[in-house]
Amino acid sequence: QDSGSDAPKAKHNYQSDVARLRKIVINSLYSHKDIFIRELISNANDAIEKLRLTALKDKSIYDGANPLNITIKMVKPEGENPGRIIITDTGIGMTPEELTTNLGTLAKSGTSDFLARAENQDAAGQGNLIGAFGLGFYSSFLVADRVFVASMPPKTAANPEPVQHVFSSHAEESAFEVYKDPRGNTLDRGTEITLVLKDDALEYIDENKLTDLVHKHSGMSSAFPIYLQVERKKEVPVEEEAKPEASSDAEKPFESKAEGEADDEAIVEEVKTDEEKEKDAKPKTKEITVEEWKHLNAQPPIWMRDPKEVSTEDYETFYKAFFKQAEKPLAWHHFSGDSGDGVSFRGIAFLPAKLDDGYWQQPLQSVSKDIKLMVKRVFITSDLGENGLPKWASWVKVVVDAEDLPLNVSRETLQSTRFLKQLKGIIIKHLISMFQRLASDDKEKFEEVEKAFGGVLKFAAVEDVKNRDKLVPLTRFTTTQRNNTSLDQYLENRKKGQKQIFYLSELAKPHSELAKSIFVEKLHARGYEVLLLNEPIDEILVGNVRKYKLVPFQDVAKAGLQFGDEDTDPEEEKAEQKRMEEKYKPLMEYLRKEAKDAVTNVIISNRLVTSPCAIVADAHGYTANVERMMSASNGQKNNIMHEFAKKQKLLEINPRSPLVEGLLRRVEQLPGEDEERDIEAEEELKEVTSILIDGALIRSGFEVPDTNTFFTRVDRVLRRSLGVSETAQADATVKPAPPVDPKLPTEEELNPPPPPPPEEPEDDGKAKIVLPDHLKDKMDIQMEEIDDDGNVVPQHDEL
Ligand SMILES: Nc1ncnc2c1ncn2[C@@H]1O[C@H](COP(=O)(O)OP(=O)(O)OP(=O)(O)O)[C@@H](O)[C@H]1O
Repeated sequence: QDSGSDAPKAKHNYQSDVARLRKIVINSLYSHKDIFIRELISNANDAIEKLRLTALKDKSIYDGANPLNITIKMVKPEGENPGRIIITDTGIGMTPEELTTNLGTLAKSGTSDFLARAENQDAAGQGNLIGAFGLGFYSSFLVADRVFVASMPPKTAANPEPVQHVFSSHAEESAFEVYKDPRGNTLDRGTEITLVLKDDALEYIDENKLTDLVHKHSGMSSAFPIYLQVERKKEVPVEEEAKPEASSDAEKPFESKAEGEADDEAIVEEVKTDEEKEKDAKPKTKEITVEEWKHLNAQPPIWMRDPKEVSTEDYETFYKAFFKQAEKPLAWHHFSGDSGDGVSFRGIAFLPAKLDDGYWQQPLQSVSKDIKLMVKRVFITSDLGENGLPKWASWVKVVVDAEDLPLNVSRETLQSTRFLKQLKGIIIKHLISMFQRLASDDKEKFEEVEKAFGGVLKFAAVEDVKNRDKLVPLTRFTTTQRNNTSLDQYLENRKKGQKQIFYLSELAKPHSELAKSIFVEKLHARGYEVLLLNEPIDEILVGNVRKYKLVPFQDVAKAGLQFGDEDTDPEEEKAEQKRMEEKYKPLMEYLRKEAKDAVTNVIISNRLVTSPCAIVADAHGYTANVERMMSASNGQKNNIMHEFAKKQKLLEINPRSPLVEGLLRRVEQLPGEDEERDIEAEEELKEVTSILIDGALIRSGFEVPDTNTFFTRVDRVLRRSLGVSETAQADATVKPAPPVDPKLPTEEELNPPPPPPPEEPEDDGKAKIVLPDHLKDKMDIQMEEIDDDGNVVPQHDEL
């Protein structure tokens, strides 16, 4: 197929992206040479799959008569002839136009992304990228100087007399050629890729090496048989010498053929001894070399095997090759079952290492790309159409093989089978089983899973109402006492009488800060556990689920907090509570008047320990968190309900706070109606009160209505405490700007030239120490003078 003939050749330049990709392959990916076999087998597998799927619609393309397989031949270098590896498939093949476009241009979406990323990475980084993107056909150039692709498309009505063509390309050249194969139509149908190996790739001409590579990367992922041509020594009776050796393996696609004339046959010398004379009766034998086809993927694919016999490494390598992933999967679940109406299936669900970047930005109806439905090992479709997985599970990578569907089921007819409708439920069921198993048997792994998919599990619990009972127990939370807490663990830690699951929620606030919130101070001090929520999905989850095992969630920033042990308070405590209410009555009345714009009521708090006061939302009001979210959405402005909800707040005061006690004393000192008023003292008290209320708003996460007024008041209180005049103004005189100048500034005015460098003292040829400018006036270093003989010249003080 080389240029020996006069056949006209079409010369084409590679598309620029291909040229860039080939450059990376040839120059940088040296240490990833092995992948060429995986990539070429994957292409061969795809080509056969394509033939099979096309033949479902057009029987004339393939009638099932000749075998569908992939074969690999090794040719050792000999004299002028270089070493070669030849990979042939009996797939869909390519016309000359397809050879040009498929192999000379990059149609793959994502390739430019690959190139952009690969060009900015070192070889190791590029190596990782290969897993994610695949290099496809171009990986040939990792091992080959020259590549020939001979291809023969099937006979079709449009192309009744196909002609075999060759695509040929040299690693060093930026162009490729496509021409009629000078050898004629040697392929019945399909593609034959001849890799003319580089000298440093001759190691691949090795049965064991190729066998291992195919086993490792492709053996389990191709449904079609992969054969390697190997040489075997055989003893044959001398009279059979002339006959070719027939294959004993029924599955072999080719006849094995005897090789070698008399001179390369090793004849077994028969040494006749007396004892062996008897054996003379036996026919004479000799050793000959025969070529055999070794079936490299005779083992069933990984999903069909007994999970006990599949190693972790097998699962990981299979996952990377089959789903084209760079990273190992985080976990997997190997399952089997029966659909209930006669379709039995086996499959594996894999949890990827992480969610795709942008998962949360994708629309809710994003489709899962990696559900591979096979029938009896043969790939049928990845498109489950309207029966696709819900968004929460769209990232899972699954292979499912249905035993009892007809092989000729096409993607279209499949849509109407019941099995496809059931498949979604089957996958979700096994996915949830995997999470449950990890959560109960492998806590460490589940923590990893939680890190990567914790948000997804919460999202699932909201979205998948049918499975909610199974999904909610899989969610994990940070609490005031620990991390990674399940709701079951929370309930186990519930205190006697506690009838609520306490939570505090503030978007994007770190857990450590939430834990210091005034809303949890008493709960925490008393030993109650509080869930700390800071992701939007957390709040959506508790808002939708509302209860866990009948116990309702309680936002601790809202009114209605009950510890649940109030009944057991000793009598004297209840009496004390009553006394406090009595004692603080005047302050509460005063505050109700003063704080009427901010809150609807003032009450004595049962949630505070050290803080003087807090603002809590009542049952119909917004917590600070919700208020912030609602205010951020424009639609809510001027909405009456929104304004109403914003006002539904209570001021809680802590009677044990010295500040509140102090305030009470001052309120009690206010003159009665018929007594003489001290206006200044009243104003001062109002000011302190208003700072206290605004402070409570801020501590509780709300915004103060008027920051300017708030700080002016704070300033005044500061002045008083520092003994500075409250009315004295700062000197506000400033230098006025120069007169208006409408002329546009010149470039020189805008970018004045840099100042000339400071004049260097004239060079006297002597070595000196140069100090940076900022050190010049701080230190002075003198250098000893050295004479021509290298001796230090003694320095003399000037007389
Ligand atoms: N053995 C083959 N038989 C038929 N067509 C082939 C064969 N090998 C490659 N092709 C064609 O060449 C195209 C480019 O191949 P290449 O390996 O570069 O990319 P790909 O297979 O599309 O992507 P990837 O390898 O990442 O799956 C393929 O899409 C296919 O159309």
